[in-house]
Amino acid sequence: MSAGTPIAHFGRRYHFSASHRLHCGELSAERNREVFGKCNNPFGHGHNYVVEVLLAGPIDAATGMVTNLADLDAFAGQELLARFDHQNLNLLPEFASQVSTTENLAVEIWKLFQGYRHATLKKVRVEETGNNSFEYFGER
Ligand SMILES: Nc1nc2c(c(=O)[nH]1)N=C([C@H](O)[C@H](O)COP(=O)(O)OP(=O)(O)OP(=O)(O)O)CN2
Ligand SMILES: [Zn+2]
Repeated sequence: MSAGTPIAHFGRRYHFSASHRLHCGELSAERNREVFGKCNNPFGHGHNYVVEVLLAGPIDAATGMVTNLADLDAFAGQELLARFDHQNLNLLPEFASQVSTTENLAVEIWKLFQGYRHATLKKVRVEETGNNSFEYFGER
């Protein structure tokens, strides 16, 4: 067993509200209705999304922290909330050529948090409703 610096995992939760419509431009209107049902409503609908990020890193001997949560919050405010809060997801570049499912949203959020340099991203979990949640671990 190594006596090196301990690695800790920590989670942080963020909230944003956004609207969307599940629709695939490559499918017919009829097929879109079949696949996406009520979520293909042309007027869209909204969710209060809950995002949980799990990160890991060595605990700094001086601060006792993997990373200062204030720094992570500042990053999340600029990169996540400013981008998605109170937006129509379908109108954002991220969803110009992919359906705005929560699976795809989780992958897009993964890409954003990979830019946080003070800890290693391990998981992104997105809750769309009280019944639906999706997790992404960066797997391809
Ligand atoms: N694989 C996926 N399926 C669905 C997704 C998704 O992102 N990935 N998203 C939706 C919808 O966006 C939808 O709004 C959720 O609808 P629904 O499951 O009917 O909602 P709930 O029953 O969980 O919650 P209520 O708020 O009670 O409607 C659908 N499918
Ligand atoms: Zn929805």
